[in-house]
Amino acid sequence: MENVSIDSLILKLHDVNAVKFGEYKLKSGMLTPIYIDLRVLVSYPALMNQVSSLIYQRVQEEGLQFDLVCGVPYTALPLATIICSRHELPMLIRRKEAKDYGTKRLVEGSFQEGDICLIIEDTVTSGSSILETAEVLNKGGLKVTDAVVLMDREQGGVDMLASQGIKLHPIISMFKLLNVLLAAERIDAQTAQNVRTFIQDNNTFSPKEKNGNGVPATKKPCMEQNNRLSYADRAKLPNVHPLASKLLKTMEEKQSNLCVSADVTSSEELLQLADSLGPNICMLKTHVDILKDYTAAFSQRLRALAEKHNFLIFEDRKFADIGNTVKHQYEGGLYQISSWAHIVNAHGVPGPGVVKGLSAVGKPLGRGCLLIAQMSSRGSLATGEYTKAVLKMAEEQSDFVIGFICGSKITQRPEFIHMTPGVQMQAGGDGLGQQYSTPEEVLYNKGSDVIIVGRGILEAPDRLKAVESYRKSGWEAYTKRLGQSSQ
Ligand SMILES: O=c1ccn([C@@H]2O[C@H](COP(=O)(O)O)[C@@H](O)[C@H]2O)c(=O)[nH]1
Repeated sequence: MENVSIDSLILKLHDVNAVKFGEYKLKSGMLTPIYIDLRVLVSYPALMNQVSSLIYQRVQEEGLQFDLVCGVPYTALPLATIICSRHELPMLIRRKEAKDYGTKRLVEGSFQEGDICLIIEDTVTSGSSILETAEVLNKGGLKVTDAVVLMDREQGGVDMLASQGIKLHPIISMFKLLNVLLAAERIDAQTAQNVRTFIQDNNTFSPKEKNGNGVPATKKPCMEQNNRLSYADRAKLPNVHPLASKLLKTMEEKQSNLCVSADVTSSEELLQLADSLGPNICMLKTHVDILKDYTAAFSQRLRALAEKHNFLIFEDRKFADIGNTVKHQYEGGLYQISSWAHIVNAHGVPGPGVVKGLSAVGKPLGRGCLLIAQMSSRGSLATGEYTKAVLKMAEEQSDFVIGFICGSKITQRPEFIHMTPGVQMQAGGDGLGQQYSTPEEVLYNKGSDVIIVGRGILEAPDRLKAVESYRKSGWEAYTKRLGQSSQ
């Protein structure tokens, strides 16, 4: 199979006019400044072969299990045919209209009731075409769990299909496409920005306003998208990491989206904090290297308290080295972090190897990792393209990365958890660069999921009162976002 780079494919797609800029109408009637027209591919056999190879490569990388393949008519039909013919996979054809003679079948081909059918699609906007095909296949007795698409316009298709139990595996995202075309000077910065703004403002998925097909009827501003999916519903999504699912369930059960940052320097004080604040929190964050008296017994006692009060332990170690080094730092040394912390975090600076190294240790133990996509400190360099690259890194290793440290929601994918530090009841700063936002700002306006509070609680005259007040405030902001009252 030829080795196809996504960047070079994007440029070839642009060469053959499969990517057009201007004003075009989508299937939904929406006007768009970018149009992806992969129907032209049939006229370029080499390109057809490259796209088919990429799709099959993705199927293999994801280890997808299926009995048959079906391409969404019409553009993906020849792609599915090439893949199935090359790899001798059984294929089905979905008819758009039943014949009025003969078998009158809507699905052509041989299959057994309960067979799993993988769907292949060329471009996704809302995901409605994949869903329509899945519904026809379902009616015929087939199951659909996964779909692979060449081009995701990132307008809510992933979330909509996830809400219907179908995991979508996109190969090229709209943001990737724009970045490659911009870097190659095929488009200017203004055009790229216009398209980004359009995509951000025109997410088509709103779980509460689905029509009969489970397809959203109206456009919603970006911030209101799957923010209206409850923690409990997200915990049940098919593609959510087990640890993220446990956290989301705990948050719902304890009505708490509060993580306390236990930045104290004595083990005994930290354990007392964990015991007294434990009932009110979903997570306790530690900086184990600031403890002056760390012992292995401390971490065992902390684990016992986490069990007792049902919270997760997040060691804010911020790994930032090559894979091999972080493996040792995570597993060994004085702290043996992987043996007691459910969650750790890492910077994206070293590239994907940092996650690979951590994952080699943490994944077999069922641990999870947060990537630092943004920081709360003034002048942070983790912004813009860097944040996007971190998101991509997370998407590529979502079997270990469960979410982000960030100031606001950076992806509409509901399986990822957004956690925000720099939270106090009053906006402001600490004189050393830390910047504070309120729970309402972070959870309601910025769409994050978990507030991380340190000194707002630790320096309060009554820590117990303060923790309850942050818990309540965080929960109210979340329920407001869901459109419910917390009463
Ligand atoms: O961007 C970041 C990343 C991590 N932190 C950590 O969170 C707490 C915040 O403590 P406060 O007392 O609430 O300011 C602290 O442990 C930081 O290391 C962050 O603040 N910003």
